[in-house]
Amino acid sequence: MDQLESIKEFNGYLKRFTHYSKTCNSKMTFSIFLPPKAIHKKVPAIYWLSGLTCSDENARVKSGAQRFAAELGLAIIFPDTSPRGENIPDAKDRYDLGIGAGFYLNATQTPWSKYFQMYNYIVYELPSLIEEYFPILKSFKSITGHSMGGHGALICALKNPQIFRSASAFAPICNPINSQWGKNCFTEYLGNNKSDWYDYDATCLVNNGFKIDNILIDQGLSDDFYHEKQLLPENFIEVCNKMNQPLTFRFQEGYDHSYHFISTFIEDHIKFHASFLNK
Ligand SMILES: N[C@@H](CCC(=O)N[C@@H](CSC=O)C(=O)NCC(=O)O)C(=O)O
Repeated sequence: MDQLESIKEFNGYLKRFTHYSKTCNSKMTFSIFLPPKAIHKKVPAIYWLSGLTCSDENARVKSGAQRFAAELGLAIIFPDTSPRGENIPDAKDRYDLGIGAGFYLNATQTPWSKYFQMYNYIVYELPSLIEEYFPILKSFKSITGHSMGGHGALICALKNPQIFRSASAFAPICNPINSQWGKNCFTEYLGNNKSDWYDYDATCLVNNGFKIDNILIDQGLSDDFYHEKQLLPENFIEVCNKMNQPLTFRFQEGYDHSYHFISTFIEDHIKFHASFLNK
């Protein structure tokens, strides 16, 4: 692992690394915030999954999460949203496919499948690396994210309730198999067999009996992607009600899809996860 940066903030450290990922067959970059408490003892961790076009840098610069993580003694891991580099397949004319748009799934179709194994990377390879090299408690992790990353947080947690104590999301893509973003990308990454798509769709997973104890979601009501039906939160709410999946869902009047919305409510999300991680 190579360290690229170490920056002091809120009495803790924000660090950035690259490492070779066996899962994604390429170099990957991530950032990690270590709170001041981590100088003396191991701490729980929150994984933050970012949205389309993002890298590990967007949330660490714009979300404001580190101040609250420092206060509550939590680490935050900011992975990249896909492999990237000259040899990585991409769709240069599209922002919603390829580099920056890994959708947190394991691709099965060429040319993507050799590199785009983001589900296995986020759930298995990255946590195991983090827990080997940093003062992080093994069985105390939660997951959150934004938009495509909100979709990632929900599916990773629903499929692994024994790994993640809680999940939260900002404006997640709740039902990708019925949104244009999801349909385009799932066809490319997973092929035409729709039954292979259900495994990476939070609404389908809940409908099929997958469950976690604790979910918090915020959705702005002035979010263009919500109005364009890319996010489809109503489908998720309906299926959670039907299947008795506990869910705190908050529509927020006037907020858009941006990090202005995220930074307004990030304190609630960090405190939500702390209530399960600091038990
Ligand atoms: N047309 C835009 C689309 C990109 C965009 O809005 N990305 C969002 C996430 S959307 C769902 O995953 C984002 O987080 N952008 C980065 C940021 O820092 O705001 C475009 O390409 O500009």
